[in-house]
Amino acid sequence: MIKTSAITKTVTTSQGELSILKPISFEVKAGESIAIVGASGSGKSTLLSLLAGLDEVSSGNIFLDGQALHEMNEEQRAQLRGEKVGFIFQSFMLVQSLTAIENIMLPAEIAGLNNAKQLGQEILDKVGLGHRGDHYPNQLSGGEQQRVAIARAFITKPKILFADEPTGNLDAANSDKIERLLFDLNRDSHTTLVLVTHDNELAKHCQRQLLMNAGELSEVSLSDDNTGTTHSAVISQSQVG
Ligand SMILES: Nc1ncnc2c1ncn2[C@@H]1O[C@H](COP(=O)(O)OP(=O)(O)OP(=O)(O)O)[C@@H](O)[C@H]1O
Repeated sequence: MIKTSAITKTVTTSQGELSILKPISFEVKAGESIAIVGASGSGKSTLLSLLAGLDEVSSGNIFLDGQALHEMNEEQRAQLRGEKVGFIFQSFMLVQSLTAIENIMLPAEIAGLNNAKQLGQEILDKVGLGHRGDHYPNQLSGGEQQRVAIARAFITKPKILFADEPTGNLDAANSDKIERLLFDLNRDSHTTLVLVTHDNELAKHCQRQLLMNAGELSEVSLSDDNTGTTHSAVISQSQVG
C-alpha cells in the first residue's frame, strides 16, 4: 500500500543545506493503522507530506498503492491524491470563502459524487456540527474548524487517510468522538490510517507506532501493556526495501 525506499528531504536555507529526513525505508500494509510519534521539529509533518504526495522527495522512492509517486509531476500527484488520499492538515486549510458544508462537499464534488450535499450533512452530523453547516471558518472555533477539516477528509472514504495531529485542538470528548470515527473508517472502509500525533490515547489505538527522532525513523515495539517504550528495528538508513 505504502512502500518507501531510502527517501530523504533536504532544503536549502540561508545557512546552507538542511537535512530534514535521513534515508527512510518502511512499508505500511493496506488497512493498517500507523501512528508517527516524536518530538516537535523531528520531521513528522515533512514525512507525512511526502507520503501524501504534497511535497517532493529529495531522493529515494515512494510507492503509493503501487504507483510511483516519486516519478510523478504535480498534476499527476494531484490526480492520485484526488482518487485515493484524504489529508487532515495541522492548520486545517479550510477555504475561508466557503461555508463548513461547502468545504466538506468539495472533495466529493471533485470526485463527481452526485449526493455530495447529503453525504456532507451526514458527516457534519457525525462530527457534532450538524447545526453549523452554513457558518464560515472564521465563525468557528479552532476545534470546530478541525472537525470540519476531518469531515472533509472523510467524505470520499479515501483508501489512505493521512492526518497531522487530528485531535490537536480538541477537548477530551471531541477527541474520543474523532478517534471513534477514524477507527470506524479504518474498520468499515478498510481505510489505511497514517496519523502524526502527540495524543497518547490515539497512538495506542494504532496497530503500529513509528518514532521520528531528528529525521530518523524507528519502529516502536509495543509491549503487552501497550506503553510502547522500547524501540525495535531501526528502519531508517536504507535497511529495508
Ligand atoms: N521549508 C523548510 N525550510 C527550512 N526548514 C524547514 C522547512 N520545512 C521544515 N523545516 C524544518 O524541518 C524540521 C522538521 O519539521 P516538521 O514540521 O516536519 O517537524 P514535526 O516533527 O512535524 O514538528 P511538530 O510536531 O512541531 O509539528 C523543523 O526543524 C523545521 O523547522
